[in-house]
Amino acid sequence: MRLHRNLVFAVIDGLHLIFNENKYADKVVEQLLKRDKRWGSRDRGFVAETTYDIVRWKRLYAEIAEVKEPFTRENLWRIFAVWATLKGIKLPDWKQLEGTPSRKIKGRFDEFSKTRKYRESIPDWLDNVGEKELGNDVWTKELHALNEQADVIIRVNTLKTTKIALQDLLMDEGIETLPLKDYPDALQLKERGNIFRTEAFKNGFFEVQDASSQLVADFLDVQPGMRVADTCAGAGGKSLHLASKMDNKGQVIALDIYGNKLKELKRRAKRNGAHNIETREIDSTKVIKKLHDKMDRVLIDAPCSGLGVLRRNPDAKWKLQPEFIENIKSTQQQILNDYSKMVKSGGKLVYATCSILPSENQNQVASFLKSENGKDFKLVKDKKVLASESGFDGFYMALLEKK
Ligand SMILES: C[S@@+](CC[C@H](N)C(=O)[O-])C[C@H]1O[C@@H](n2cnc3c(N)ncnc32)[C@H](O)[C@@H]1O
Repeated sequence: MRLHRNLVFAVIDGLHLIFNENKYADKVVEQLLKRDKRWGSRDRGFVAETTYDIVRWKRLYAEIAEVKEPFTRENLWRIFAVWATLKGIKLPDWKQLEGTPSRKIKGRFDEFSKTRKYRESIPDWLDNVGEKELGNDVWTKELHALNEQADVIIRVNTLKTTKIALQDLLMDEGIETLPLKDYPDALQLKERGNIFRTEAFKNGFFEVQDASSQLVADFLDVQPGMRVADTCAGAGGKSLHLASKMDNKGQVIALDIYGNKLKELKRRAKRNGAHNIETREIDSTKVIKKLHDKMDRVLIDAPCSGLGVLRRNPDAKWKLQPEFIENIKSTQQQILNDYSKMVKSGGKLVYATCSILPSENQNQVASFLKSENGKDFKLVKDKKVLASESGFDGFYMALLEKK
C-alpha cells in the first residue's frame, strides 16, 4: 500500500479532533469524508478505517510511540507511524515520518502484547469492571472480539420488498450480499461500500442494523393490529422493524426524551413506508401516565454503556467514565419501573441493552422483578449475546409477561 499525503493529513486532523477535542469519531469521520469530492471509495475507506483503527488501538500505539495525552501534532504523527509500521507499510520519505524506529516499534509491540490492557487497548478501570463482571476468560475473549471491525449488516424492509428481490437490486448496483442463517431479515455485505448512495436505500428498501439488534423486535413477539410502545425509540431502528413485523397494522408509539431523534425517526419512517408509527416526546410524566395499562407490547431499548457495540464505536472506550455507568444503571431501573406500567394485563415487555455487563442486564431485570411494580411480571426468557460467540454486537434482551 502507498500512503497518500492528503489522506494521511486528513487522518491526523481527525485524530486531533477525536483525542484532543473530545469529538465523536463517527461525526469526525463523516466530516473528513466530505473534504475532497475527488476521493474514490478506496481513499474514503483508507481515511475512515485508519482513523477508526488508531482510535481502537490508542493506548497500545501511544505506549509503543512513548507519547502521552494531550497529543501534539508531532505525537499524532508518531502514533500514525506505529500504525503504519505494524501494518507493514513502507514509510515514504516525508519529514513527519523521519527517524521512525521500525525495529524498536516491533519489539515494543511484542512486549506490550503480553498484557491484556495494552494488547486490547482498554483503560485500567474498564478492564477491571469487565473482568469483575464477566470473569477473566469470558472478558478476555469478548474484549478481543469487540476490537474487530464489524461487518456491515442491513435489515430488509419487508413492507417494501423481499430479501431475494433486494439482493438482486443491490447486485444490479454492484453490491453483493449474503443471507444470514437465524436472522430472517438480515443481509450481510460481502464488501464495505457506501450503501447510502444506492437507489435501494433511497427508496427505503433496507436500513443498516446489526444482526443482534434485529433479534429484539422478534423477541417482543408482535402481531399486526397490536398497540406497541417503543419507549426509548431514538431515531427508530427498532420502531421501523416493529412496524414492518406488524405489516403496518395496529400502532407503534415511539417515545423518547429527545425530540430531535424522533424527527429523524419520522424521516426514516416516511422513507420506509411505515405508516403506523406515531412519535411522542416524553416532556412530562403525563405522556407515560396516559398510556398506563394500555399497551399489548412495550419495548425498553434502554440507554446503556454501549460496551456491546465497541466494534462500531471504539471511541466509547475512551469517553466512558465509571460515574456514567453508575448513573445509567439508576436510569435503567427507573425506566423499567415507570414504563412497565404501560403494559396491560397479559401483555409483554422486552428490556434490552447493547451492553454485555450483567449489572446493566440480568441483574437489572432481577431487581425489577423483586420491586413493587415488578411483582406483577414474570420472566419468560432472556438472551445474552456476546460478540465473541455470535460474531455480531454484544446485546441483552429479556422478555417479561404481565400477569
Ligand atoms: C439504545 S438508544 C435507542 C436506540 C433505538 N431504540 C434504535 O433502535 O435505534 C436509547 C435511547 O434512550 C433514550 N433515552 C434516554 N433516557 C431516556 C428516558 N428517561 N426515557 C426515554 N428515553 C430515554 C435516548 O435518547 C436514546 O435514544
